[in-house]
Amino acid sequence: MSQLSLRPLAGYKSFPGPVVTVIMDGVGMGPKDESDGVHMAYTPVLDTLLQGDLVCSLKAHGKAVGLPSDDDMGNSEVGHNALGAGRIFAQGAKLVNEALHSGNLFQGAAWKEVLKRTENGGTLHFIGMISDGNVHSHVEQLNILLERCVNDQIQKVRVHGLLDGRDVAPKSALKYFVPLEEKLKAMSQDGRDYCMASGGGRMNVTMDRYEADWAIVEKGWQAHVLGVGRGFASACDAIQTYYDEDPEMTDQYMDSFVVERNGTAVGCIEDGDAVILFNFRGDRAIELSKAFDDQDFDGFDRKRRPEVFFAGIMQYDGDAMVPKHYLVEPPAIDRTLGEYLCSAGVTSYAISETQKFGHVTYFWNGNKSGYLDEKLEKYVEIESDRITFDLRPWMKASEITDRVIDTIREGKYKFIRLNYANGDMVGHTGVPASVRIAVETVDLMLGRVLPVLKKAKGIAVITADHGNADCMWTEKNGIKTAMVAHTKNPVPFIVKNFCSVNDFRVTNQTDVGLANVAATVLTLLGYAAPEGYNPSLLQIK
Ligand SMILES: O=C(O)[C@H](O)COP(=O)(O)O
Ligand SMILES: [Mn+2]
Ligand SMILES: [Mn+2]
Repeated sequence: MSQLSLRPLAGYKSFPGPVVTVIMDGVGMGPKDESDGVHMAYTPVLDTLLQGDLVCSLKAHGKAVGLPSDDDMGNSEVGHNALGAGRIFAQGAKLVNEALHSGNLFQGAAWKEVLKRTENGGTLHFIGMISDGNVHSHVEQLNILLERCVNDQIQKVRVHGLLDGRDVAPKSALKYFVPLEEKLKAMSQDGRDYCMASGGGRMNVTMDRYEADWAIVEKGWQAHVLGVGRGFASACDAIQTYYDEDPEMTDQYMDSFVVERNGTAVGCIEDGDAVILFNFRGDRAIELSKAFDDQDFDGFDRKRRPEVFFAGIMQYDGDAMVPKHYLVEPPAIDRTLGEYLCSAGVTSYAISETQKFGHVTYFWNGNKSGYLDEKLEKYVEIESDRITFDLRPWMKASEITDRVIDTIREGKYKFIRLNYANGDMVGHTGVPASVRIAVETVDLMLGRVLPVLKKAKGIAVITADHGNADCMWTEKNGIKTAMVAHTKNPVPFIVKNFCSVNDFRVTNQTDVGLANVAATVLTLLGYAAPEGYNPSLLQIK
């Protein structure tokens, strides 16, 4: 780590308690109607906090968090990156677009190795999510890659496609899979053989994160690599059959499938092949990358590990070098808040449950795993339930709160950050009764943390990384459709100062977003914003 230094803030006086930053994942500021799960929930604590004087709203989507356009909703990766880095970095979605459109992606060593493999008779496999959600992937990027395969005369291509239904409408898979299968068919001429090979719903197949449940990746490995899973004539046939068999089935939870011809899987991954994982976001791409890359591996029994050239469209973890090969340089997120605090000797404590643990550590620290300075930091993960969270909307919020309360009382850590997953994880299920309980749970938790923080004479910072619970459904012609994705709504930003030694006021800037939070935390801790950081939202009166 480079030596960074922070400049003390003039007129600031030290105070006894910690600064506690609470990220209410997926709790945005919605339209305040019946579709708004945050509005519909009973939230006396939050309501009172919002009446305070150190309150504003923050942009948490689009360009304010480094996404290509303001049509892009926010997400946890870009949200926590912005919170932890204090600046806006061009993110994966944008970087991959640029590399594809400029053609730079095809000039690098990884694409050249792909060409070498395919010239020697290997098949090129694409694995990734087929939607335009633009959170983990974008189908348009796959289309450009496929067109290049035709131009580069690659003979055999297989696509292993994961259904989304979480960043897009719950049952929208055919909207993406039908044209994709048609495209692959149209490309299959002049000796080319391109088709779908396997797939499944992202929450059941392949896209686990933070090692919450390796069995999900194992299911994907079986379908994509080994060709093991229920067989169908095409991906669309599989999807339609699963819909017909269970009208309640939504895309994200669909079982795996394998495309077969004459009873044989069309796209097992074999020695000599090349594999590109075209999801650009890291959290749900790391486990599959390790399954391909790692010699020593204990996630599950791979049965067979083919000798392939495996590349991510990006590198998902620069420090751990996962994966070893990649097509686009990830955003170079440097000089994060965590690094500055460590250089200044400030102690930090980060906690969440498994589903969001990497958000407050890996994403927060600019997509770096592990401690920045083990002597000054403590990271705590509470194991998440393995269940769809509409069935247990309180999740592990109480357990997180218990630990935070103990930590505040212990007085060892000056900066505490935590993420309550409820608003987001339950928001993604689209079950209104559960979403309300999720938001009410978060409110109850705030009601437990704040009195303890008051006694410790600390300061609370309460915000969110993007919206989700603030829109539970959309309505068209009187028909309601569950809205399971994130929203583009702003998020609340609240500072509750329980210690009177410093008096702060809101700076009243326009156009503020998540990237202004890091400098604000530094103000509360008594430091000026480092060069290039988006300005603090507060100043000392
Ligand atoms: O990965 C997911 O669960 C969704 O695509 C996005 O949710 P997150 O950005 O809140 O993690
Ligand atoms: Mn989130
Ligand atoms: Mn989410």
